[in-house]
Amino acid sequence: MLALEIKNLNKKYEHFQLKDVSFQLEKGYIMGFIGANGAGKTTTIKSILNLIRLDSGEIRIMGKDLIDHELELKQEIGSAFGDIAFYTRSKIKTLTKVIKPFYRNWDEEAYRSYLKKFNLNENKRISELSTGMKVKYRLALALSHGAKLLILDEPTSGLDPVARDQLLDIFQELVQDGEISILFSTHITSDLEKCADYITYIDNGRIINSAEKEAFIDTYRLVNGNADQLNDMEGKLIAYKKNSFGFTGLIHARDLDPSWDVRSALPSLEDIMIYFSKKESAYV
Ligand SMILES: Nc1ncnc2c1ncn2[C@@H]1O[C@H](COP(=O)(O)OP(=O)(O)OP(=O)(O)O)[C@@H](O)[C@H]1O
Repeated sequence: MLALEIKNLNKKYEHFQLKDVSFQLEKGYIMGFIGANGAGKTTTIKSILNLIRLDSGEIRIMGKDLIDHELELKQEIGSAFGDIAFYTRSKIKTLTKVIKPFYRNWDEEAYRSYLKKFNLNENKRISELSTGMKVKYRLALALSHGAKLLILDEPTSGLDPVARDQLLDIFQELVQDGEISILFSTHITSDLEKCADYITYIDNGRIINSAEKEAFIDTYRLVNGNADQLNDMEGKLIAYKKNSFGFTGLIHARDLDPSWDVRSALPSLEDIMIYFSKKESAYV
């Protein structure tokens, strides 16, 4: 079953456009949503949460149309935006009291157990929480109202490596029984290496690739060659950097011609992001 299905989203701002954004997330898996600053990740995530009006497109969550079943689906979605300001002077317990009546499936017992699991003290004020604790508090809220799809905008940004690792472990634990699915945006490719099952890559409002992680990486090759070889293959490279030996570049695996006789290897996710950020718009 699909937890999330996004079809042909279009949204035009004055200087930016989401163009036919489509991808899908299978239930019980983690998808990393990556792209450079300003690529359209937050705009896509806001669309999934129905926080912005789309020009066109369709969003289905757990098989149901978001617009037709908005109230019902809001119970099933847990979200966390990196920088939404909470009522920072309130204590956790005060804020929870305000939030929980909005959710008919609120499970107090689950909430207590998540507070304990995440080491959150209810008497702490929001302003006293570290960035990682704030993310955990949002997760505790989402999980306590039975959210099955977690949509998280840069949940690991601002966390130190230990806190980040801990959060990624929590993500993996949450999807283990196949009921919960997670879509999270990030700039940090090591997050993806550690815990994403699928990767969706957005560039300038368009989805470049959305696939299972290994298949995603296998779409590309990192190649090294000399100046003559660069002449032969330049038109096919997504982007390249010149160096004292010749060049290193990124190419679609399907475009790699054996007669070029260049050295090639699987790229890292970081290589893929770096070369795409260098590419000319003509060839993707
Ligand atoms: N309400 C708005 N009105 C006009 N333009 C907007 C609006 N919201 C976002 N944009 C523009 O849309 C583009 C995409 O922004 P978005 O926040 O989706 O990118 P992002 O991939 O999340 O970037 P980042 O990694 O920096 O958070 C940006 O150029 C931004 O300026």
